[in-house]
Amino acid sequence: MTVETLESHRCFGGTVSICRHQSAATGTPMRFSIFVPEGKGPFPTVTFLAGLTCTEENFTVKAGAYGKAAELGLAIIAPDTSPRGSGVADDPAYDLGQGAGFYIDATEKPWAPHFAMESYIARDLPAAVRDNFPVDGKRQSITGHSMGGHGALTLALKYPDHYHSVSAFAPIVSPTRCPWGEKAFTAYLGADRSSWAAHDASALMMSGSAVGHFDDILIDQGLDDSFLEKELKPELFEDACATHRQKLTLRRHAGYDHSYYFIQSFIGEHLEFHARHLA
Ligand SMILES: N[C@@H](CCC(=O)N[C@@H](CSC=O)C(=O)NCC(=O)O)C(=O)O
Repeated sequence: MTVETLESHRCFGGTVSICRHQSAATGTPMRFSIFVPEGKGPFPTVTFLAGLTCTEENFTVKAGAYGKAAELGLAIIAPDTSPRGSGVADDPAYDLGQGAGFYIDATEKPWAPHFAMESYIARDLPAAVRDNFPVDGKRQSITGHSMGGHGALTLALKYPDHYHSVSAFAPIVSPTRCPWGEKAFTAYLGADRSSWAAHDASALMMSGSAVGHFDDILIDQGLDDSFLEKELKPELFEDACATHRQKLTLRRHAGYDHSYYFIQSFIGEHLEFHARHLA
């Protein structure tokens, strides 16, 4: 699979590249960033899924992750959050359409032709990275923030064999029970809620998906996060994990908000968590 490198920067002895490639899943060009440490590899990978309004750039420039990734010998992949372009459906709201792909495959018009972010992240992106960078495709972990935290948790529970470990920062843990998720799922999957639970981390966990596969799941949540009560509701995932005795390390941090300052503060510990599982 051909990948075009648009930018390349030396960073902590390794390289950060901004790349573009054609995705069969979305039928569009897609962009991602990748940090590759110094050395020959093959390196294990951690994929970071970003939240609403983000591109591949937010994590790359704001998370401060690459010093720790270099130290741990991890490659970090940060994809865009949706397909984009003039021929791609969109909505003026920040929480639907381009920049808000929700990491699912849409079944409804006008979204279905291009909004296939689940297939993109699970299939096309790892293949493109494997074919073009010195990574070990058998050693992958996944994390994400907010909408991307929902993406990380649901992809890990749907495709446990793809990932050694999963973590999240302030994730939407039950999109079927919050305004952001209900709006997106109504648009992408239709008003019939019967198909929604398959894309809800708490419902997946409650149904026993992947129970026993991950020895621990790490979630960090700020207590000054303005989206905490209405959109994020970590207690729903906590209850589902407790039901199946799935170990969950859910850390609630006084004073932290929803921003990348929060992510910056804990990304090092998430990378250490993933490095232990990828060793
Ligand atoms: N109204 C805000 C909401 C957008 C926002 O807060 N986006 C977060 C993710 S929220 C859940 O997925 C984000 O990561 N923003 C980018 C950043 O660099 O901080 C708005 O429109 O800004």
